[in-house]
Amino acid sequence: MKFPGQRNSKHYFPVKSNDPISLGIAPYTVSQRTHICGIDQTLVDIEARVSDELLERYELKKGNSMLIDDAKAHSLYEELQRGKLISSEFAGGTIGNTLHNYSTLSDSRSVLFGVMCDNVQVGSYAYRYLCNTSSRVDLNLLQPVPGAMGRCFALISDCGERTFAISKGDMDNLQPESIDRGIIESSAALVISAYLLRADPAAGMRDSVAKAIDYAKAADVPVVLTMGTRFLIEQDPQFWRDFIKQNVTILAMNEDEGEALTGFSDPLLAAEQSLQWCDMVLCTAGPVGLYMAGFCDHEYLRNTTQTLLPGAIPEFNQHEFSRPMRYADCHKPTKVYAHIAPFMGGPEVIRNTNGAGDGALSALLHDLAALKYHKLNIPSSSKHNQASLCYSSFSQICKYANRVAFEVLSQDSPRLSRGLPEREDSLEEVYWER
Ligand SMILES: Nc1ncnc2c1ncn2[C@@H]1O[C@H](COP(=O)(O)OP(=O)(O)OP(=O)(O)O)[C@@H](O)[C@H]1O
Ligand SMILES: Nc1nc2c(ncn2[C@@H]2O[C@H](CO)[C@@H](O)[C@H]2O)c(=O)[nH]1
Repeated sequence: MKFPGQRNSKHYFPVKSNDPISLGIAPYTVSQRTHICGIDQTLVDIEARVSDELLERYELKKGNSMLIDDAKAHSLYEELQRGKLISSEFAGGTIGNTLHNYSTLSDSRSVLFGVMCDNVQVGSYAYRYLCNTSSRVDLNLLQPVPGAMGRCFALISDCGERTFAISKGDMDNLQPESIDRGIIESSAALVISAYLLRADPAAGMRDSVAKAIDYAKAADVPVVLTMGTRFLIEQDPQFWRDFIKQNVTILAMNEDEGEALTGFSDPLLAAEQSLQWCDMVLCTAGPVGLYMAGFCDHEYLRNTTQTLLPGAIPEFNQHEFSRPMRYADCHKPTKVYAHIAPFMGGPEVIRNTNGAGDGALSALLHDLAALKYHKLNIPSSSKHNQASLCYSSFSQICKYANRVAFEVLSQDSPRLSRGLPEREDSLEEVYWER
């Protein structure tokens, strides 16, 4: 596994605990690995630039992700093709993207649960999905289905806003038997999205998600939920609050989803409120950057050396150098917050922001998995005296997540085609010295 954040290997394995002489043992070799796993509706994104008039004609609400029937999907596809409006057809799906980006960044394995056409023709959507997914994403557990792949029309408006129209095919037909207990139990995290729960209860997806969550909870594996779209949350915020409280360790959302969930439009307050239901929150806020909130035991709090920031919670970043912990692992839980403005002010040109939030989440997952990797290989390290959720501090994870979101925006694709530049040995330097 590559080092997350401040990617400089000499800091990775604390030299003290890895020194064969001081430990009195033979040179140490890294042998244990870990992975993260996720469940998704396997979807191919059909990206096109469209007018507001087209969205209205197809009764699509701007910014939303809506299910459309086969007839509508057919005429929409025809119209986009006729107008030569399609710019790309590429593997998508919010968790598929997140796992792909995690594997690209960390150079490590992730496992995807979902469906795949049992008869894959060269050039078909299923074929594209497989070709456009990192070889580090393990697709061996995908459940074969006889029907079509899901398609996601990703319609980009002139203002950069994206609207999704989903033609679901067989994407929700994942059966609980396809969820492998051992893979979940041994993983560093289980990642799911709110989209999965809008599947028809008869289709199998909801039961599969419930089963995977049960396995994860029983094995103390963090469950990570990403919200998808505010329209989904607005329909029944109380359902989502209860769902998060019962099942979720880490919540990822943007400020609109945060408002739908909590009623607070300020992302810091939305994140703070969400801490009554989960252990840690990543809240992205477009051009405002991103916020993180979570807990740390009073004993392990570390003060920032950066400027204290004003906000709805004054000087909220005071302890941002602390490492995140689960609420239940703290004797004296203290809320910790961090914020970061967009990396380098954001790329010069942003064609659309599709997938930037998922990119930020994959960086957080990399940091989380790095802790498990480190613990498996150097359990005696002083790092593990503290029962933390992540390898790095809130502040450091913010930097890394923000850097990755920038990369998604500048590569103009929700799936990174390459990781971060190798020469960025130290994130610290790349941040401030350009
Ligand atoms: N206009 C912008 N200028 C600069 N940076 C931006 C801009 N929009 C997004 N970003 C960067 O991308 C991150 C995530 O953006 P955003 O909040 O738009 O995600 P999102 O709405 O969850 O996206 P998606 O759901 O498509 O993954 C931000 O925290 C910021 O770092
Ligand atoms: N799994 C899933 N992904 C979606 C849905 N709607 C949009 N997305 C994905 O969200 C990604 C951007 O975050 C795009 O690549 C889309 O494929 C949905 O209903 N389900």
